[in-house]
Amino acid sequence: MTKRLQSERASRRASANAEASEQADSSAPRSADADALTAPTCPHARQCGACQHVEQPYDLQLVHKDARVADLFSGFRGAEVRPILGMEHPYFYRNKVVSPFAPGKKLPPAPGGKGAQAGKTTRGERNRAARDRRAAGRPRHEILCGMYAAGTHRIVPTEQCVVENQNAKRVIQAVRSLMPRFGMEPYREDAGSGFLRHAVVRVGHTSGEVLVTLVTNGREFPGSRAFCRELVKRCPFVTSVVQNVNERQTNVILGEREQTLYGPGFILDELCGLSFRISSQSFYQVNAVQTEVLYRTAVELAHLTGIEHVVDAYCGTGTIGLVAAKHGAAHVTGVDSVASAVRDARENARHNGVGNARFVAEDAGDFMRRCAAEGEPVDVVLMDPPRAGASAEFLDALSALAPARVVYISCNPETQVRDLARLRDSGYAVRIVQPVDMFPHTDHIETVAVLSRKSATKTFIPVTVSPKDMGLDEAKAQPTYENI
Ligand SMILES: C[S@@+](CC[C@H](N)C(=O)[O-])C[C@H]1O[C@@H](n2cnc3c(N)ncnc32)[C@H](O)[C@@H]1O
Repeated sequence: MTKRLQSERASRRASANAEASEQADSSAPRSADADALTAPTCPHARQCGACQHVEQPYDLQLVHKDARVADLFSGFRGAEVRPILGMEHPYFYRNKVVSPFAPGKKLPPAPGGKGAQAGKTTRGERNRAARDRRAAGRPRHEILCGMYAAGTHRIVPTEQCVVENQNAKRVIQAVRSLMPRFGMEPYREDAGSGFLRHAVVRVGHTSGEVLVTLVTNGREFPGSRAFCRELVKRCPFVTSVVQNVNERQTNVILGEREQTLYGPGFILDELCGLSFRISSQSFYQVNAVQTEVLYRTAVELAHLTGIEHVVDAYCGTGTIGLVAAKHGAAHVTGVDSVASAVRDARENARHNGVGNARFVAEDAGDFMRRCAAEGEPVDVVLMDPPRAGASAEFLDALSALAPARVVYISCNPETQVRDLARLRDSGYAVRIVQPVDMFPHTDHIETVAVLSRKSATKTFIPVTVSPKDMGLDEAKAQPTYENI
């Protein structure tokens, strides 16, 4: 991109961002985190692999993201690639914090176990004594938590982080400091031994509710109640604790079995004037401020007029679809393959009083194929697939369904460009690309692309042509096809 183009885009971005943050800010009270007006510096920038550009001024990060998007989408002739919508305060925005636990340096052995001493009669005392016995004589290690160094599974203990929600960070530190007292060994990845693998903390941006998911290597969790009590004492903002059991030797963080240890097992949060229920397994965007910008942009670009049947494909907990159902869709059908996310989506529709949305638990490709086979009329498809993008089956069924507009939201523009090319080959044109900065300081870019059918937008430009222009000065002469 030339310098002139860069500065032109920067000034367009500034006015678009001011408009977007005005809209986002008016609906959500600003948290203390967001009020950190000065740019904090990250003490772990060189070791931690999470934020590749944290040492670069934020404005410059946006210029680079603009250039990358312009380059990636340059193959779609006629598409309007808009400047990225950035954040006003791009710090402490991550409302989901995940930390692994692992043993660090060896420590001197603990004092000998006291055993089940006479007089220990309450359940709590017996549990404590059992924990002491388990810990006695075992080599002790420092417990590490934090982020992985780039491209490795080596933990960088990140005591401070400039992108993570600070309450979530406090929870991670509190869990670590409670572990020895409750005999909870950190997980050893190489041996598949130890107990606590990860803690996943989710914070409701507007509600402030906090869900802590403890991922354990095994179901037995003696003293779990006392652990929760102690955790809540240290972090009173924690509203729910869930134990997730994952005994497989895998990089996948969550296992399938779960039990709620404290509170309702989910949190509520508000987005675009709707309230959403978030459980440990359901997908929920990590940057709530920018999620509002993203959803508003997607729904605006869908141009809903009150008569459209909208499909929200890869709907998660139904967030985008429910915003569309509230803002102009006649009816919304959401589809996601994760049954618990669909349960949450139905519950979200119910408690928000949205009656014009239904949700289906099914593979999105299968669902689209079925709709195409049954001749279901669909006017607009909103789609937000995972990083890998959509399957060829999904895209082909989408083309067969032939909605007038497709709004494709993606957290991986590379796979999005691949999928858009397939849709272009089957009769769609990319009209607008709007990037949104959901992940400041990192390489990641979120993009919303709007497509419509090529044939649907044949435009007729009125042109006045006089006989003189056609070289037919003699008005009497009848123009022939050749003349014209
Ligand atoms: C990027 S998330 C989007 C969720 C939602 N639109 C949101 O903004 O919260 C992708 C979603 O795709 C779902 N998913 C992944 N593969 C799928 C498939 N083959 N069929 C249907 N849903 C799928 C995941 O469960 C996840 O909820």
